[in-house]
Amino acid sequence: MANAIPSSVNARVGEVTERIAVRSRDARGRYLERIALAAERGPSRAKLGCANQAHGFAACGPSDKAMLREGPGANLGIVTAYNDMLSAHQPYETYPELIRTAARRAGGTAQVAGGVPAMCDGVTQGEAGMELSLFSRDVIALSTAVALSHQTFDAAVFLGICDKIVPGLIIGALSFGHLPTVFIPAGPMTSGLPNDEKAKIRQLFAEGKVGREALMEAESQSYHGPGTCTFYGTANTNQMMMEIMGLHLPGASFVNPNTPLRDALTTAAAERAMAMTALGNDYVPVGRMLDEKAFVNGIVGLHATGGSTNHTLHIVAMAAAAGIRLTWDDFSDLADVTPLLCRVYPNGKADVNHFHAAGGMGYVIRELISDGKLHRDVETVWGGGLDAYTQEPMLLADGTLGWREGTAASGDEAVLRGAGAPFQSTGGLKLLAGELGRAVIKTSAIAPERHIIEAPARVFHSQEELQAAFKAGSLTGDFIAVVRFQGPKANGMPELHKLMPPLGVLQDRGHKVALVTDGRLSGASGKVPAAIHVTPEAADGGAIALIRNGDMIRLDAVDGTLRVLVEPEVWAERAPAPANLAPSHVGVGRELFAAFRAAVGTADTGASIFAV
Ligand SMILES: O=C(O)[C@H](O)[C@@H](O)[C@H](O)[C@H](O)COP(=O)(O)O
Ligand code: SF4
Repeated sequence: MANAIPSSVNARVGEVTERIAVRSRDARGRYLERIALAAERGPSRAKLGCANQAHGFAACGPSDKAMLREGPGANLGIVTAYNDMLSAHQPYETYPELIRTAARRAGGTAQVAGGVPAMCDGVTQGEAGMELSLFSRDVIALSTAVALSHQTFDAAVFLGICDKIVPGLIIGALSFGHLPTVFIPAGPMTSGLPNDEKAKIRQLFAEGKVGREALMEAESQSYHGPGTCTFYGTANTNQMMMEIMGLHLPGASFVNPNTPLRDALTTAAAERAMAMTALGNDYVPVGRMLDEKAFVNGIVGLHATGGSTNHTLHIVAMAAAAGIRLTWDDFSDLADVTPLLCRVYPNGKADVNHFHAAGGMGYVIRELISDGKLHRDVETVWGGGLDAYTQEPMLLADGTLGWREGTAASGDEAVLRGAGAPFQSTGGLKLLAGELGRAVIKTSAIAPERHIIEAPARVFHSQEELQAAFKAGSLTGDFIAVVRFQGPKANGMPELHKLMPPLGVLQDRGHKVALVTDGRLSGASGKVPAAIHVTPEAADGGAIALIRNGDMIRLDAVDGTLRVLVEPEVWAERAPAPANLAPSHVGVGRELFAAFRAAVGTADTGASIFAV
């Protein structure tokens, strides 16, 4: 950790930060030595042989070729997750040329170092492909390393937004932590059918009250154009994190795509990357920049905005790549002192465009700094500490990019509140513990009267089994659905977001329902109390495999417990239920991921295939 913690920082935030630094000292020390050594070698391009270098610029135009062959200018590596499948990534198709132009104007060059795969969790939700989703994060990290392994770059810019893509890019980038790194967002699609309206139509469809035509119309009005989906799920939580951790330009996250301001921000991001290389005087390697304070700022931002539960996995895995050891206790202890400042779907009716218009990231950062909950003395791509991130970008009269101080007052108290009068005094996520081990629950999306649920277990070994029981009308009364063998080793830890409509229907009919699973949920999941990421998972000897239909379970998000109310001597005699996982290990490419299922770690260590 670069420097001492000022007294203006909240005591708990300071204490958690310090204990992370102590816990991580050896691993972080080894990591910093590694990137310092990599930096010493200077711009790697100069160290490559002639043939190696010639291959790298063979296809360039004459001016880029001359620059790369002789010029002193920096070469920017672009790692892109462009594809047409993700509405959020489709705008990236045109970004490389914008970035090349900016790099040339800055006296250097830019090349697409490589592409990384990007899965749209919306397309695979509820389908077999979702069982590759979490693993795709680590595939993206591996692909990032392949791209940057050409070692002809002095800095890197990353084009990635959605769920597993930003975490995977960060993990890969940190293997090249000696390089300055800037993340370039593309922004949210404009607002369509409100997310809560969409969710209502889904429940009506689940009940057979509307047909597929009405459902398709609602979905198409909701997801209607280029840009990130407008709910506050994992993708938009990624944008929040990139900004609060200083990897975006200030205020860049939620400007809509295909606008002059968005293009100006993309150009400015490339210019910043060119200015931060070791060839100049403002060298900021990403591996040094992402220190304990930066990750604590990311976790505080997660809690303050009611961000995605997936980040209890991703932030742990990202930090490990920088030699920083995070635990779920760090998340839990920071949640206790972080006010919830945002109500954005699924935590409310607003979407991210409303959030941005009400004051957005600049307001959130201003409020959390003034409340002592963020570290200001951090490095950022903008240069200097976090104070600059209370600003927002704008186009000046001459069309150039400028920045102004963001609003000091929320533009909509129903969406965004100050730290002095938050929606709740603690963060949006809570850790649970009990006989099943540990789990995560997003409290910010659940009505207070549903924070404690005690009901008999109904056990399922797949989301399809639960959906079939719902269709057959056999899900009656109060129950806690235990959907197990959905952990990383079992089947890649899919999101079980398709269970929300049927469980939501039963909840709206007045039943007390909840979900307990070793799988995940979407960041867009809300409303139904869900204890997820149960660790250890069923396929790894976890006690969740001992539960039987009818066992009384108590999920208590107030005192942070997940209890199985079975006599201890009966519980001790239980044998784990068997499960046939073979159908999940073949088809849609899953047969290629056996090594991932064998190597993947536990949810509370980031569910990563990389050694922690
Ligand atoms: O973690 C997340 O935020 C989700 O994976 C998100 O990326 C996914 O796209 C939604 O699940 C789609 O939402 P619907 O399935 O409700 O359209
Ligand atoms: S937010 Fe989800 S559904 Fe939307 S583009 Fe990204 S991955 Fe796909």
